[in-house]
Amino acid sequence: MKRISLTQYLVEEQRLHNTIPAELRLLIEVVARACKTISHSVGKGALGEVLGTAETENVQGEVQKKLDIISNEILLEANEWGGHLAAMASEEMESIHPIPNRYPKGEYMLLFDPLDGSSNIDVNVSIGTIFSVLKAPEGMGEPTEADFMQAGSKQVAAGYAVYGPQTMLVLTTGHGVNCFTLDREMGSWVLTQRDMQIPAKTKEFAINMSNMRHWHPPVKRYVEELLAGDTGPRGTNFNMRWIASMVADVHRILNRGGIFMYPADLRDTSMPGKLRLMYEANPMAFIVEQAGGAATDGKQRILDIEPHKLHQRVPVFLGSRDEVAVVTGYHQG
Ligand SMILES: O=P(O)(O)OC[C@H]1O[C@](O)(COP(=O)(O)O)[C@@H](O)[C@@H]1O
Ligand SMILES: [Mg+2]
Ligand SMILES: [Mg+2]
Repeated sequence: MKRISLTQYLVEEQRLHNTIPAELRLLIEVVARACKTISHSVGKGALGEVLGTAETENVQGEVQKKLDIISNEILLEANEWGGHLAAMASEEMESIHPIPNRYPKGEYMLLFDPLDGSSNIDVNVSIGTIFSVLKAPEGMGEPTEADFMQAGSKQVAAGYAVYGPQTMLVLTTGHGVNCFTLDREMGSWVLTQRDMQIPAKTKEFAINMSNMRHWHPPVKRYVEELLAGDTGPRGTNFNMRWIASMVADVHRILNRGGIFMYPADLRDTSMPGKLRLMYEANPMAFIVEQAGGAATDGKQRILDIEPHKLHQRVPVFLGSRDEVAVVTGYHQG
């Protein structure tokens, strides 16, 4: 097999589609390098003293794990001096992080969930990093939160790294989705899957069933019909998987199809769902659509949502497009 590195792939893409100018390529390479560093930390586990809880809470009121903080710092540090960014924003930081004046600035803005699936860190189950790249608005002065308030359809790149049995990087720049596997001996990302496609049909769903009693009627109806199997209205049996790391659940869906759901529920109406639009829903929706799948909040396409705050949460239904259409349809009636 001819080995194609991440850099070779990005250069080739620029030649073919003219969508990855050198600045963006360098930015993606820096993010990929940071993910490699995070992967090393994750892999050390107890030996690197990276497991367990820190003494702090993040802006969402969630207790931070040591690896949440370590990963956030790795991404900040790697990207600060590259010269490609105007500002960054992270799930783990209350406000945006403009590039300090001592460094050169660029025209992109980077958003990330530095460590996704935090509840799985200490039990050695797959976790990941999710990132999204936006263009800084034309003529932008000192960056503010308002500059980040762009719909997901404006993303110029999005991706995730999954730290599992293998470390992989899945990337889209708007021309399909490709997957790179980290060659741990060589330290390089090697293209291992081109043009990933999510089958339109599936018999596998992913949802945290323990919340069922709190769901709104459309979600309840949809899942009850799946659970009814071949004796119910769907006339077929469905299987369920829930890893509790969005990255790992989405990675499975990219490989063999499925529908992933994290709905809003009746418990706290001020919190529309758990997942964050800017760091989780938007980048994953971009990737899923680029792989032929669909992503909605039950009512509209996630990529069309106009954000109003950095840490905004949204309901998420994504994956195989026929199933996303069914559950989205149940929300219309
Ligand atoms: O614990 P629950 O309610 O099943 O939630 C699991 C979901 O929460 C998340 O872990 C949220 O991500 P963080 O770990 O980045 O907070 C998703 O990855 C996952 O899908
Ligand atoms: Mg997350
Ligand atoms: Mg996180």
